[in-house]
Amino acid sequence: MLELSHVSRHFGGLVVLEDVNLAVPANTIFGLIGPNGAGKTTVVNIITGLLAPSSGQVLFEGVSLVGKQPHTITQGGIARTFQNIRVFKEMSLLDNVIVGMHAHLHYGPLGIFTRSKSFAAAERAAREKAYELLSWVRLAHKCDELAESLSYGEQRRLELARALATNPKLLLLDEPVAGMNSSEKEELMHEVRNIHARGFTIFMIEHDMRFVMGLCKEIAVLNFGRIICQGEPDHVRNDPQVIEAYLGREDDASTTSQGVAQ
Ligand SMILES: Nc1ncnc2c1ncn2[C@@H]1O[C@H](COP(=O)(O)OP(=O)(O)OP(=O)(O)O)[C@@H](O)[C@H]1O
Repeated sequence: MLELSHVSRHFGGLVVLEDVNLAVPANTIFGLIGPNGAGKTTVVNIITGLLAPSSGQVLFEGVSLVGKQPHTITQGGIARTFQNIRVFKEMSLLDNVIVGMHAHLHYGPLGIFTRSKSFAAAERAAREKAYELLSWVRLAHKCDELAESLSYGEQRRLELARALATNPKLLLLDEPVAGMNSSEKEELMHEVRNIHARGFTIFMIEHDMRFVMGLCKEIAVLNFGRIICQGEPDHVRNDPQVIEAYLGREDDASTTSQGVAQ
C-alpha cells in the first residue's frame, strides 16, 4: 500500500535519512521504531507531504506522493495524528470530528448562508457520521461536551476519531501513547486494534516498546537514518543490532542483553 524506495533526506550537510526502504502492506499494523533523533518524524513528514525527500520515491497505492501538498495527500487517503494533542478544546467532541470531515463535505457556498436543504442534509449526515466515529473510540456518550473536559487519554481518542473523519485508507499515528499512563495505553491499544479490525491499515511511530510489540505485525527499526532491521516483533526484539541501538538508552525502552522489552 505504502512504499518508500531509496529515500534520503539531508538538511544542509546533515544526513537525516539515508537510503530508507519500507513497504507497508494493506491491512497491517506496521511500526517504525528507533532511538531519539533516528529520523522517524522525518519519515512521517515526508509521507504526509510536509517535507520533500532529497532523493528517492514514495508511492501510495502505486501513485507518487512526492511534491504533493499535505491536503492532497489527506484527500488521497492518508490521515495522521500528531505527537502533541491538537484538539480544539473549546469545541464539542462532535464539532471536533466534523472539522476533520470538512474536506469531504459537499455543499455550495450559498448553502452555508441560506441553510438550504442540501446543506441541512449534509450537516445531518456529518453529525451522524461524527457520532458513529466517536462511538468507535467509546466517546459517543460525551459527544456534546467540550473537548477540554476530557482526560488526556480521551483527548487522544478524540484525535483518532477526527483523523478517521477524512475516511482514510492509511492511518499514521505519531507517538500515540506519548504522555499516557499505563491504563490509558491499554485502552488505546484496544482502540487501535478495533480500528484496524474495521479495515484500516495503520502505520505508527512510537517509543513505547510494549505498545509497539503488542500491536504491530511488522516493525522496522531506524537508527541514525538507516533501517537496521525489519520483520515480525519476535525477530526484531532479538536482533543484535537492535539491542545494540537501544542498550543504555533509558529514554526509549527497557532493553536487556536478552532482547528488547517483551
Ligand atoms: N528541519 C530540520 N533541520 C535540521 N535538522 C533537522 C530538521 N528536522 C530534523 N532534523 C534533525 O534530524 C534528526 C532526526 O530527527 P527526527 O525528528 O526525524 O527524529 P526522531 O526519530 O523522530 O526523534 P524523536 O524520537 O526524538 O522524535 C535529528 O538529528 C534532528 O535534529
